[in-house]
Amino acid sequence: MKDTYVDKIQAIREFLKEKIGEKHAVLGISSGIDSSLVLTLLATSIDNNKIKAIFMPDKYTKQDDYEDIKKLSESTGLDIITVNIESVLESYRALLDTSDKKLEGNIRSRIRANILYYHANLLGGVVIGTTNRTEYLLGYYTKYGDGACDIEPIEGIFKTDVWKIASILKVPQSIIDKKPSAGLWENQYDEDELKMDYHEIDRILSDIFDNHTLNGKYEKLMELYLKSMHKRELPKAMN
Ligand SMILES: Nc1ncnc2c1ncn2[C@@H]1O[C@H](COP(=O)(O)OP(=O)(O)OC[C@H]2O[C@@H]([n+]3cccc(C(=O)O)c3)[C@H](O)[C@@H]2O)[C@@H](O)[C@H]1O
Ligand SMILES: Nc1ncnc2c1ncn2[C@@H]1O[C@H](COP(=O)(O)OP(=O)(O)OP(=O)(O)O)[C@@H](O)[C@H]1O
Ligand SMILES: [Mg+2]
Repeated sequence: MKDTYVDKIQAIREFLKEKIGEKHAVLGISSGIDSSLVLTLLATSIDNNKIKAIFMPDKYTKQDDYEDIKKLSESTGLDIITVNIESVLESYRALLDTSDKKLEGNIRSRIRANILYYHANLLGGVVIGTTNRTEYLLGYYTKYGDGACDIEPIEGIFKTDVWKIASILKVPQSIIDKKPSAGLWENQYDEDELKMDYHEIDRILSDIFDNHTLNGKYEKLMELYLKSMHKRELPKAMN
């Protein structure tokens, strides 16, 4: 079992080396497990001087996240720069009605994408995404927000496997233990919004997409998959 994970780790490292080449890699680091794992994999795959890791807190960011960023910087040996986005959000609040927390959440995600692409432009680099297979299949990400990137190294890995691989690679334990959160509004947690536990979600998704069987509460997940089909396709174009 562990060998399978070791093989996956090796395959992702090879993928990162090949796809990034000599370019810079730019990525957003939240101190959540997905971005922490991707940064840990990058640190052992490419020239560390070519990694631009950016933490972009706002007023909802918890003190624990700031501390986990320090731990991650120590465990990877990489600098993580901080860009606070609250003032940018204030500008949006002055322009638009942001009273709907989900709409404001998507703006947060797209502000972060904007900052990452600024650095990719500046450095001649590529933006590294952190969407895992569970999020990809459910469309559980903001289109052109955290979904905006050039390379997706963990898109084939279910969330529950992200935890296992992070544990093998010794990502700081407080990051592994943290409850998954998109952090798009105060106390937003993935499993509350999805109304299901990630272990159950991954079991059902694996049954549908790997084993081609339908078990458990698959209807709701199938509905999310079908509703988000557009996020996995290029824009419809008339030629
Ligand atoms: N059929 C269709 N064909 C083509 N395009 C279609 C479409 N239906 C909607 N669209 C477009 O897509 C838009 C809706 O998509 P989008 O803007 O993404 O918005 P939406 O999917 O409604 O919201 C994003 C979801 O992802 C979650 N999220 C976001 C960020 C990070 C994380 C995380 O896990 O960290 C989770 C967030 O909590 C929320 O539940 C529509 O406004 C429309 O522009
Ligand atoms: N405060 C932040 N600073 C920098 N990047 C962020 C921040 N919040 C979100 N992001 C970016 O958006 C991505 C999507 O967020 P998501 O919550 O799915 O992943 P995560 O925080 O790494 O892990 P988890 O899902 O367990 O919270 C992050 O991986 C990161 O690249
Ligand atoms: Mg998060």
